[in-house]
Amino acid sequence: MILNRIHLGNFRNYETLDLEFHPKLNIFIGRNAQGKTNLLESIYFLALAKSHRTSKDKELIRFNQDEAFVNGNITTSYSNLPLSLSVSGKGKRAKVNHMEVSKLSQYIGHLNVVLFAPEDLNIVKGSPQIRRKFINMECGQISKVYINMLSGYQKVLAQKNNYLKQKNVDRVMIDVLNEQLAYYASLIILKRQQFVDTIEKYARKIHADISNGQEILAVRYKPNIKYEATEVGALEQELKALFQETLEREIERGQALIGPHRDDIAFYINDFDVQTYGSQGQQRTTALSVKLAELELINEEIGEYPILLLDDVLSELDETRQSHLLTSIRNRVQTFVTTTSISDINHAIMDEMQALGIEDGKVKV
Ligand SMILES: Nc1ncnc2c1ncn2[C@@H]1O[C@H](COP(=O)(O)OP(=O)(O)OP(=O)(O)O)[C@@H](O)[C@H]1O
Repeated sequence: MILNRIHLGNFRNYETLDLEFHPKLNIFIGRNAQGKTNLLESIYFLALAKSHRTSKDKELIRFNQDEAFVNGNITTSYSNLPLSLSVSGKGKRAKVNHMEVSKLSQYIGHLNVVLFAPEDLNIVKGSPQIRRKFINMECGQISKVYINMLSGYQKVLAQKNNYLKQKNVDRVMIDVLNEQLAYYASLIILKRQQFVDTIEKYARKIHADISNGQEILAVRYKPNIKYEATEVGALEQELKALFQETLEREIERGQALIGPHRDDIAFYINDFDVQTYGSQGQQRTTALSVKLAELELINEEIGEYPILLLDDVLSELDETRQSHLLTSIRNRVQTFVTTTSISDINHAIMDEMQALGIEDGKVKV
């Protein structure tokens, strides 16, 4: 999938911008606060009709203006498609192939993106909650069943926690809820396990490429419940028994103590735990490899690579890692990278890319 061009109007600090992109690698270079991330954000917005930085669309509109728009043209292996999205005080309007769509769900999905932003380091460094959010987002993108199971699980879990907080706990009710939880949890756990195995397969290869074969990455699912079953029915029965065993402790504590709401993932390089022992560069390479594995998952799913947005990743990688990163992806995936300095860029790839200088919301080719 290629984003051929973009046209912005009153988007963040861009009054107007009309740009053609290189099919392989586009690098946005500029000092701090010039509009590099804003430009990546406009591409992300064009793809997903939301920003990765704010939930308030109003912030995307240039100061003192009423409306912002982003238009783009994409080429996939089977089509050439104009997309257009605008945001104003009245909300968002989206067009696919010049035709307005009534629901954003009809718009999203035409342009697929994977974004790596500095915050993504938290997939490795942050709390288990951040990793659960990551795994839920990723599994949800691949499987609608997963989204339904997760939302069912969360609803029943909230009910169970309410019952557990009451003075006289209704054990019959808790039993009924535990049965439902065991059903949802068994599917969630097996999907997560499958997802982590697939991510590991791809991330391991990517990590080895970026680290020039020096580091072997392992990604491990750390379910909160120890289980043996490998298929849904058997796991459901195992979980029911475990929920029963834990009931007295849960009543004592007034909350649900076991289940996928307490799962985690762990990352290892050459067998040491990256979160505890990894250097900044190793943690960043790990987070990056895991995110880049998403490119392969999406390609598996839709038969086409998404485009890749890399916000400020080069500065924390040494030259070898930078060059392995850029050379390994650019032949498969159209990539957009922000950086503050041209010296960050490997000279071997200079002739197969477009470097764009960004200054105060304007672009110099
Ligand atoms: N709605 C808006 N209207 C006008 N200008 C805006 C708006 N939102 C942000 N800006 C301006 O955009 C600039 C920040 O741009 P951006 O976040 O893209 O920086 P950057 O070039 O990626 O910098 P860094 O290297 O520091 O990450 C700031 O000067 C900010 O004032």
